Amino acid sequence: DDAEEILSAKPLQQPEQWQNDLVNWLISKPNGYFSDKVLWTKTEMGYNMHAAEDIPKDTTLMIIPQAALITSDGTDEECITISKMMKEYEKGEASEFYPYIRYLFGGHEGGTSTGLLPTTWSEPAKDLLKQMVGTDLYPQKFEKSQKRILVDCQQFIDRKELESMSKETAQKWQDAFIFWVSRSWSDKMVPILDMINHRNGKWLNVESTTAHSGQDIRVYALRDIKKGEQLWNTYNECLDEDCNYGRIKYSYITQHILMDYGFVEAYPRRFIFHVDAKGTDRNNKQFLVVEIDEDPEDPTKRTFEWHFRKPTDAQLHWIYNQLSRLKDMEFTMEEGLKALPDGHEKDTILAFYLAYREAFQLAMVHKDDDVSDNTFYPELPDEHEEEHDHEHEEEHDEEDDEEEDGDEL
Ligand SMILES: C[S@@+](CC[C@H](N)C(=O)[O-])C[C@H]1O[C@@H](n2cnc3c(N)ncnc32)[C@H](O)[C@@H]1O
Repeated sequence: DDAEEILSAKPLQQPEQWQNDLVNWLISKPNGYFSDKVLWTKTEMGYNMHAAEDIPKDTTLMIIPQAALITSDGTDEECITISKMMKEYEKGEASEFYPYIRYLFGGHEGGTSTGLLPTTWSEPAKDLLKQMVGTDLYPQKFEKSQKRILVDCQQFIDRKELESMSKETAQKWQDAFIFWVSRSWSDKMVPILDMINHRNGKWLNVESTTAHSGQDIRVYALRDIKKGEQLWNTYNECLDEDCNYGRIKYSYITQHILMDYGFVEAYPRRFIFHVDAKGTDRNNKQFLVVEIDEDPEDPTKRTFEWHFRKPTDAQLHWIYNQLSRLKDMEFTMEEGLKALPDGHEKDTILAFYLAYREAFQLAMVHKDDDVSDNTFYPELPDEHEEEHDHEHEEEHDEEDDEEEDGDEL
């Protein structure tokens, strides 16, 4: 039904020239492949892809050869990936990555650039988000966590270049950093696979082999996909080493996706309530993790689950207080939103406010429910048991000392 709705609402878009160029570039590389069962589309989420016909489970949708990736040359140093993007940008049409670089830096509407992530929002928008989260909700101190790319990566930039850099070039570095945050697979930029948007739950329909094996990346149908269905990847239910073999699912959630990708995910959503059993300590890691989804029987209704543990009385008290605080600030939110121009910042803050309110509201309604049976927290493969468990978050939120720790859930 979803598929039919999408089809009738929006005719599948014929590729634009730059999309054709990008696909032609991909398939010109040894092993490069792009299925003719996939069509590009543009939605309010920027560019994306749809199934042009029914696609059976396991069908290969794309193969992205290693030669098409922009990497850190095995160093795991994002500054190298970012400076390589800049070098390719500066080469213009002579770049071997030109069709990809042209898309990234092209300022396409809906693409990912400065202005998308909360750290790069306007001051009034950041202020409103700060007011909304108050002292207790994540993200905290987010306005300070914007990486100063030219400072942090200075050892990777030619000194002369740095000294005489124009404002425009400095901005391109900042943009390249945002591309890395919102599109990379760890240290690697993966063209075309990075055009697929995120949604978990029953929507998720695309999977791929890892970018880190040195092999070409095979992108395939995770399940049967109906004609017209949007292709959905997952940004936090990935199963490879970057995602700690599936474990980041409960520690890198809706609030982090907002910070790193600039959108409030649709259902299912998971929230972490940063409050310990005594209701006071935000550094103790015994937090609450909740999941909200559409009710399969009636999509206008919601399901709610407690993962790992149920709230103590003190935690419930905290939830009640947060809900009251958010309700009480409705007028402030309305006024704050009115003062922002229509567009991404305004829509996103409102969506986040409503999402948090709903999460607290449902937590109160379901306060006596048992802990979920559906929590899926995979064992680490033997050889990785000793590894630290929250590399992924550290990578994205280095300066956020409020970050929760996956292995202490
Ligand atoms: C890896 S890119 C995906 C391709 C992107 N839509 C484009 O036009 O280039 C990630 C960005 O896509 C958008 N996006 C992905 N999934 C989304 C979703 N479920 N809802 C809204 N925006 C989404 C966000 O802007 C995010 O930062």
